Amino acid sequence: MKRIWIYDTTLRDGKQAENVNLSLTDMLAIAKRLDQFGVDYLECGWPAANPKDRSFFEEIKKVELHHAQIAAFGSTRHAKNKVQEDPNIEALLKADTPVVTIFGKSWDLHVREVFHISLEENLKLVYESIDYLKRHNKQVFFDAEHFFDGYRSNPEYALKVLETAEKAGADAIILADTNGGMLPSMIREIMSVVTKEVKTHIGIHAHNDSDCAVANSLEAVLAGAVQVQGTFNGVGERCGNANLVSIIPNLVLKLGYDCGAITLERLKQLTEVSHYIYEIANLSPDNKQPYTGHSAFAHKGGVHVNAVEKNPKTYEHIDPEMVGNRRRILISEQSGKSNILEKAHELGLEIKDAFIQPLLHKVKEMENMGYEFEGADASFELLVKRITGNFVERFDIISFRVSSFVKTNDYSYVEATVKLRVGEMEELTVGEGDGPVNALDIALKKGLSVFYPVIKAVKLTDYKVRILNPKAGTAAVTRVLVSFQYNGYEWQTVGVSSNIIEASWQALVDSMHYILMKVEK
Ligand SMILES: CC(=O)SCCNC(=O)CCNC(=O)[C@H](O)C(C)(C)COP(=O)(O)OP(=O)(O)OC[C@H]1O[C@@H](n2cnc3c(N)ncnc32)[C@H](O)[C@@H]1OP(=O)(O)O
Ligand SMILES: CC(=O)C(=O)O
Repeated sequence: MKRIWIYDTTLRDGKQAENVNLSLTDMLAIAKRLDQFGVDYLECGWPAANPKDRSFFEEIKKVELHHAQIAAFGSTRHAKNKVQEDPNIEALLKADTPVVTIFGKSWDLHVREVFHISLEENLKLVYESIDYLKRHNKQVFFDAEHFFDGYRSNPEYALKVLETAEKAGADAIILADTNGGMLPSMIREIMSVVTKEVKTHIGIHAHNDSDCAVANSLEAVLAGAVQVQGTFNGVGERCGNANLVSIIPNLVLKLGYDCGAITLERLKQLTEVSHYIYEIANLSPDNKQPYTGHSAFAHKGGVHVNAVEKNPKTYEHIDPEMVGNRRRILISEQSGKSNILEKAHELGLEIKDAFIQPLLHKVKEMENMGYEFEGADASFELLVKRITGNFVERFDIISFRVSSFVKTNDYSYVEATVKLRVGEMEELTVGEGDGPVNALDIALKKGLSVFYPVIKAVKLTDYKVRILNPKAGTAAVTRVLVSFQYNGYEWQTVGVSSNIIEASWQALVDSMHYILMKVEK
């Protein structure tokens, strides 16, 4: 099995993404997690660029890493500086890392129009910078910035830059598709030339501007590259970097490469690691993300669910557990009876044959009205209980009212009253909230807590509103999805109405029914 080295630049190129801002603590947390996962190299910042990156290199020395080697990133020397006096090169040495990665120009356009120096002079920057770092006992990786564009513009010169880096002693030469515009066929063609000319280890660093970064990285590997650079979840400058979360399982599971410490067993952590990084970076996970996304193994079409039940291979490219993900069955108007049965099975519910058709009919009818059960398992479970006659009413709502909007000089609030019945007892409560739904939530929980103290610990964690027919203006139908939490357990319910308060109320009440049913069980 051929070895491919995984080089992560989430903490350098990833931080160049528009919405990614990581604190020093975040950076350390990500570095530790990626090391545990088994990534070979962690490029962790540009020490000459800012004090946070410099501090990182100080702090990471105190951490006992299991596997990863830390790389400091920077550029070749500036044309106006001698290499031994260049502040960027000096900062790279001060970072005191085993690996230093420097990028240099390999596109004549950049040399002429950005550096305003001769092509020969640029070769000197490349040679002297690598040579100097090598003489300081660094493992040096040379990123040939814009290599593929450079090759298409002036192949002789682009190859000359690589030859110079090789002569200077670079330990690996990384070909960068910096503008991210290449297509796999272009990478294949250019790689076939480079591999004949360059004997040093070759790496690939692809950006995603033509949405081909993963494919381009794989092409490069198939053509002979042994190092793949990328980021977790594909974060990076502009449209991002090659997504290691896709590249790693493609290399290991599809192409049979050896990614060192990322064994088949470790690969089972992939979904968790991907989500961990989203969380630390304060980004919403991409549900559609291949391999690790919430929807990556979610089956919605009835035909799919029916077949997956017979053999998961029919609609799954791998077993989701290989990357720590799981199969999900969605309930919607696209469902057949297989969806209903599978979903019920997943939720641990038993449905007698006689109830399947009425349940399917009801789901389709409700979805037509605007309900959506895909994101509201708790509402689906309550529906099953109601249709199969297994629902126990733990409370009845007698009435509810959003009564007044109160504005004082200092603040404003909304009052709501809820009258409910538990057994023979009635309770009337008032809630004050920032808005009508907040006031209703408070009043409802206050009333229920009298009979069911657990309700005090139930917290609303998310509230989503979607207008279903915006052309109807203020009379439009609204779908509300709420998420609640109790002791770390989370569930979602849905409500639909042309009155946003009514839709929210349905979802709130169902959520309370749901948790009381679960707690009792
Ligand atoms: C392809 C990549 O993604 S490379 C990584 C890009 N990442 C970043 O730029 C993030 C961190 N960058 C920074 O903090 C700053 O840009 C710094 C500290 C590096 C430089 O800041 P400044 O000295 O103020 O320069 P500024 O950012 O305006 O311009 C970049 C300079 O680097 C030079 N430069 C660009 N690439 C290279 C290179 N490979 N080797 C040497 N110099 C280079 C440019 O020519 C320019 O210098 P000039 O104005 O004399 O022509
Ligand atoms: C080095 C780098 O980040 C690039 O060329 O895209």
